[in-house]
Amino acid sequence: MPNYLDKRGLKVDAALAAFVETEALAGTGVSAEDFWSGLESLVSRFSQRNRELLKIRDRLQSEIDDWHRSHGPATADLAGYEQFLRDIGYLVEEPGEFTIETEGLDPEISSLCGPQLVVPVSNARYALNAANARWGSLYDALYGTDAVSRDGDLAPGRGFNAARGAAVVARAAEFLDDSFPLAKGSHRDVTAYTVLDTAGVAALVLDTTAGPTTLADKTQFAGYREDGGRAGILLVHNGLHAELVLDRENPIGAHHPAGLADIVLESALTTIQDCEDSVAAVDAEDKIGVYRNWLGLMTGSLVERFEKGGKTVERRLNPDLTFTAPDGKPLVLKGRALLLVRNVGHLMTTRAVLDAEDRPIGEGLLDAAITVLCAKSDRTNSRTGAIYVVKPKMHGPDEVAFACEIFGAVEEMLGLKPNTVKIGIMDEERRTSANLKAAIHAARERVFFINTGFLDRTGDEIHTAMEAGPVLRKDDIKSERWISAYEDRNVLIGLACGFSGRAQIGKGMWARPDDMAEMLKQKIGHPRSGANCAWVPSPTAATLHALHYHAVNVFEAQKRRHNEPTPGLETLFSMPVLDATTLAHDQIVRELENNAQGILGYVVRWVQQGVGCSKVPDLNNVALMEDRATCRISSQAVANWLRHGLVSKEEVTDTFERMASVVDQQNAGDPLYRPMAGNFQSVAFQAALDLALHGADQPSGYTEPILHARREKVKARDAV
Ligand SMILES: CC(=O)SCCNC(=O)CCNC(=O)[C@H](O)C(C)(C)COP(=O)(O)OP(=O)(O)OC[C@H]1O[C@@H](n2cnc3c(N)ncnc32)[C@H](O)[C@@H]1OP(=O)(O)O
Ligand SMILES: O=CC(=O)O
Ligand SMILES: [Mg+2]
Repeated sequence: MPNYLDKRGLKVDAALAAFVETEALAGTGVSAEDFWSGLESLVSRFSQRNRELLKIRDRLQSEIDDWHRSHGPATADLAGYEQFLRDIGYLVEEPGEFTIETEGLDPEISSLCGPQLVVPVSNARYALNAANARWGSLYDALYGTDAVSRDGDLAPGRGFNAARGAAVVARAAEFLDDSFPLAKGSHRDVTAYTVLDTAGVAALVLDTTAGPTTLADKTQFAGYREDGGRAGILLVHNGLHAELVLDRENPIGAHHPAGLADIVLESALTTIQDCEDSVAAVDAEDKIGVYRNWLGLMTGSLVERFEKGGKTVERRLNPDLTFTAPDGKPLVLKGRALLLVRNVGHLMTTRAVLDAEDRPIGEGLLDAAITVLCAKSDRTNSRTGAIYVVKPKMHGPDEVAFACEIFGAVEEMLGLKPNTVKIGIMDEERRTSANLKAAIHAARERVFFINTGFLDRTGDEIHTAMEAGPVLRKDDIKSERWISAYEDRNVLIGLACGFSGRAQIGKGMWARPDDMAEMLKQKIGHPRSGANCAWVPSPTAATLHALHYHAVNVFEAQKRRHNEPTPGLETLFSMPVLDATTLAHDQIVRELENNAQGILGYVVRWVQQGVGCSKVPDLNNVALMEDRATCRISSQAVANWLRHGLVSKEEVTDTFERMASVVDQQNAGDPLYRPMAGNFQSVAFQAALDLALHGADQPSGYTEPILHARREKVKARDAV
């Protein structure tokens, strides 16, 4: 039983109260009395409305279910469906022309385009790595992944594979030729990079096997630095920097005619420190862990020590980088990504704080108050004093307006200027994408991004269409018309609301963290579509995805799309339902197995160990990033087939039991893992099965209620 302290009528977990009073409030100028009375007024002012908004979700879903039961899929009567959605208040009046008014945004949001990294903030080692992922070695990213190839002579060997190394250098030279072309010749043939000073102005001269040359565009030379035997040449293209590292002492540099030891790319311009779908935070203890790391990132004091490769590593935030600009003046570049924090949505409550009637308070309210409080101690992040909160899983404009009102109240309670808190709208629920313009309008003074979280959006698509018919297989859903309409609408509506040059239009996650060659092929589609940023799962992926923002000038792409017609609601509502007779029995079995194993592989680590994001191999042994949103898709997909009789309850249970052995084998090397096969009453197995068997009844198909309840059970009695 938690130990609660009375704070202005609220019961606050004692450890949380201590964290707030001794750590988070320190140096902010906000007193403990003001903080707790502020939190108490947030709770009194917003809780009832929060509950009403959730009831509206349920009512709308139940009316949509009824409509499908009598009409079938929306495609059978699109005009009737749309009118019905207007009648029940799912669709609202679209506002007229307007331009967003957000002020005081950092350049990483307004004028620079590049990768957006996401990281579970609960993991300090990863969270620091993600903050430092502003800069990444291109050589390491190419050599350490399948980007150049993993086959034949190029396969990574026990030691250094010289053929693979040469392929990496050649690929990197290709990038340099594309992004920083020479007046004559190729970076492949450079024998010396020299900075020449003429009357106080520095210029870059390159010797090549065909004679001396310069950059075709000399303004791409942005600066230089020297540190012992290591020199750095700074280049810039599309606003992104690249440092050529020259070091003849370095084993790679020693083999290069010009001593080129590496190319360090500006990579993750922004990083989302995630308190939501990639973490498992179910009680005050977990929430404190999340908040403490976020605070440490804001103050710059977060340090993590760990063993790696037989050595103790101490990781902390990187400092800024100082170069000398061509005119001799110092040029300071940020050493860290601009950090954004993702709060939880409006759904869950937390027992970390109880209201006057002993009810757990909205977790979103607590996140808003504490993550913004921590960001008040920002010493390293925003240069404009902005606080960037990403708000997920909002259904429609009223819920966006509600989030904005909460942020306004938090600003007041913490003595921050109005609109200091900027909101990133996750466009990941169907009611938000259908009413996107109105949703943006509701946040027009503080919106800093709209991002297509297509994973949650797919889960919501399936849940909304639960009664419409059986859905396509997971991979087939991705090539349907509704999803391209959704992605296009996000960009085009964002452009129409004046996002270009002001705020980010963002795209979703690359969820195959080890498939970098494929990412290089596919993810260039994001900047080409006019997106300022797109999500990557790791720093290495950020460095490789950065190549795409050199290859594509996003602002030009946005100009090209500006007058494109926006796909209408009829395409957005074209539902991924199938004719069940088109699937063979073995295809159904295979899909069920795949979903079962993904759910089990993710859930078991969540429930047993509190790991909110995992790399889980699928049945083809492709490692997939699994988080709560991907789990929502798999569980909704199974629930939908169960509802429409493609699979029976017995088949689902039997498949989960068989797949438990597969997942046990996959985790055999983990000493903390407790097997599920033969232990089907275990909390983890039951949680996974519940997500499938009771998926249709979960609010909006979310996985949080079941995961939280089961994890709390494990924590309470150390059960498995
Ligand atoms: C739908 C959505 O909401 S998507 C958003 C939520 N998803 C995410 O946030 C994904 C974040 N990514 C991750 O959590 C991880 O990359 C996983 C779970 C997918 C894979 O993790 P692992 O299996 O540990 O990865 P792997 O062994 O390949 O690499 C580990 C190394 O990469 C680093 N790393 C991996 N992912 C990240 C990351 N997102 N940020 C920072 N560093 C990372 C680790 O720090 C570690 O390096 P270190 O030893 O120097 O500390
Ligand atoms: O949050 C991202 C998503 O795809 O869902
Ligand atoms: Mg999401």
